[in-house]
Amino acid sequence: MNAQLLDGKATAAEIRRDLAERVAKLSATLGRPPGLGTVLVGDDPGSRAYVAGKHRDCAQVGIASIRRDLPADASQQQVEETIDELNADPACTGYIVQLPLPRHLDAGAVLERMDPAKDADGLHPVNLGRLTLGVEAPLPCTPRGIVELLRRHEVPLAGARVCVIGRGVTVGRPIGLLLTRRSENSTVTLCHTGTKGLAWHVREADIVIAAAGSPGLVTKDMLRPGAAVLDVGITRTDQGLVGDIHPDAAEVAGWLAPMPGGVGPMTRAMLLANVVEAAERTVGAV
Ligand SMILES: Nc1nc(=O)c2c([nH]1)NC[C@@H]1CN(c3ccc(C(=O)N[C@@H](CCC(=O)O)C(=O)O)cc3)C=[N+]21
Repeated sequence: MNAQLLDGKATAAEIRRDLAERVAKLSATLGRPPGLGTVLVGDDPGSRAYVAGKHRDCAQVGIASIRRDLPADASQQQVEETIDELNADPACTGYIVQLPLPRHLDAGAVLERMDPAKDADGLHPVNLGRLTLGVEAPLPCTPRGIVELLRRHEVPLAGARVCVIGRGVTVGRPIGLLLTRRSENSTVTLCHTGTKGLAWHVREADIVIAAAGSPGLVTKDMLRPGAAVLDVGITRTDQGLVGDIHPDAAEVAGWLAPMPGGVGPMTRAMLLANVVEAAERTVGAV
């Protein structure tokens, strides 16, 4: 079997082109472009690179960038003041707090202080609650990107058995909430480090979403032939970035979202989509 590529890079580029048109209209209506803010605390090279990438994406679609970089030893109060500023700034349509925050900070308190209407990540407790209740809210970017990637490649979702590996707040926990909506109608199993018989769960699945951060965790012998396999793991090693899916998996998978070039670019595109939608809500266009 030669897996069909779930090409996140190309799909994200397509989405950015559509968004650029909506941004142009919004900019005319609003008298200024929508703005994405980022709050980065500290100088982790990975986090810096992600934030830089988000601002490049913004420039490409015509969204204004608002950057707030704070030192690694910033106090809780300093970070919360930055949040208050962005909440009050009319040029900032939506923003994100780059995670993880340094350990001395209370990330939960920072997220709760955000204006839920400006939560571009969909990770504010109010918005995660709305997602659980099925009320409209900005959706978490990576889960939204995964659903969009599967839909645009016509991977069957209705009745599909999905195995998610990893219970993180940004991917593993919320993805099940999206895929089990009536509009998707999948059946989701959430596996984690306490799961007994992981290989059995993976083998049952039509769709495998690996978001554990465990390099090469999913090997070809674990997979149902023809399954859609999405690599959401990123581990930085001396040999570069390594995903959760072993490269051999491409031999048995029916579809493959590789890392890099799969879900990562979709995550970034969905962040832009959340900002555009937040701006459209402010002018009553949605
Ligand atoms: N508040 C917050 N929101 C996030 O969305 C968030 C976060 N914090 N903290 C860190 C994770 C990680 N994340 C990625 C997004 C895109 C790529 C991406 O585009 N990856 C490229 C490769 C990038 C590279 O070379 O490093 C790809 O897969 O092709 C990766 C990782 C968002 N995160």
